[in-house]
Amino acid sequence: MLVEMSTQEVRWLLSARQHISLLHKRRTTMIVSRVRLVAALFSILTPLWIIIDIAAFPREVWLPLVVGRIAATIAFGMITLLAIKMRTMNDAYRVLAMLFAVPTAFFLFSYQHMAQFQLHGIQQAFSTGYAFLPFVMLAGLSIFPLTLLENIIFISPLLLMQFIAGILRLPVLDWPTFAASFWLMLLIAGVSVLAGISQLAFIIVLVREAIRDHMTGCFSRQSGEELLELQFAMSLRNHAPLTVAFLDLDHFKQINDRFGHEAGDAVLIGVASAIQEHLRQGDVFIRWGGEEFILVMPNTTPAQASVALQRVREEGLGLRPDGTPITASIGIAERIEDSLGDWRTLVDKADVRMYEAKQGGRDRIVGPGAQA
Ligand SMILES: Nc1nc2c(ncn2[C@@H]2O[C@H](COP(=O)(O)OP(=O)(O)OP(=O)(O)O)[C@@H](O)[C@H]2O)c(=O)[nH]1
Repeated sequence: MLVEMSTQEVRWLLSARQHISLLHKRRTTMIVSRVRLVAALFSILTPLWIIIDIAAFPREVWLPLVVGRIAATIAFGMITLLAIKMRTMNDAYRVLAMLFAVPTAFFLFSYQHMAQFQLHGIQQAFSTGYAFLPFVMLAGLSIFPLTLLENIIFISPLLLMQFIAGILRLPVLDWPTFAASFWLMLLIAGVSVLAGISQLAFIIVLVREAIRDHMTGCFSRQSGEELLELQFAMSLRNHAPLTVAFLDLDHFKQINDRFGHEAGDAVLIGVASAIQEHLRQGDVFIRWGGEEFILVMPNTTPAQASVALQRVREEGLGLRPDGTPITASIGIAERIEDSLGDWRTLVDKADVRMYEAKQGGRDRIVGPGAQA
């Protein structure tokens, strides 16, 4: 899968800093739902372990353990409920950190507690088994689609905890045993990180499929709507203009009817590449549906957008199969000049003007001010 990824996508595997909003959304949903599942499962399993504690240990050993397990059960239950409302990536980090904090706290507490007793036979076996909790937690990390950096951030405290616990135990434990268990922990961490990253790679490929329109290579309607929302919010925050152009090809149906659907598809691909050639970096070109396209131009006034689109029209959108030029009717709207409060009304305004362009005779631009 790595071989099929672009350099940017490989960078997404390393750190979440440049992740696009659609990827954030997908990961948030996946992480939060898995946190809920694990927390719910542990809120059932943790109290069941109380039976084993009571059966295996004398009262002075099991009583504090049981109190700790009840506290952990309540914490897992709260995480399960809390995760229902989590929507953003920061929320996802928070619940994930909580999910790991609960067993970590329980481990530190039970480890200190058990160290006070000289246990033998089956009791010692259980006590040694409890020391494997950090290993289980590390393995559990593999079900979350995290980047390399996020994995390191989550794994480091666990490795550090194991390292310190090992150093403290050195007087009673020989160093080869300590080194071997630490080595095992590093191996589990490595496998977990690989598993988590390959899940992330899978999500990235799915997101890529959803982002692009297969035929034209433009942004798809779904990702386009998210980008519009983002650009609108940024334009609002920066008090910067945001222009949207709605393009509809003229008499496109005739191409399909006279020359077939494949010829129509070829025209759409040609138009998309002709327009994309002239775009500025930062402009977003979306296939809105059928033969309708939307061009989102941040930090651009309608006058500047008209000049750019006029240039595109002069260069040409390509030819119909009969050799006549392809033309488009274009409506332009701008957030500030048209006093529009959200991206949907901005698109609607551009759409209305595109219809005015159609009614005015097609092959023209209608903007907030003049016609071209
Ligand atoms: N080949 C092809 N045709 C498509 C695709 N999507 C939509 N269409 C066709 O695009 C045509 C759109 O036609 P209309 O909206 O009626 O308008 P028009 O013929 O372009 O005329 P005006 O917009 O009024 O200038 C329909 O015939 C659709 O079937 C596509 O992916 N490929």
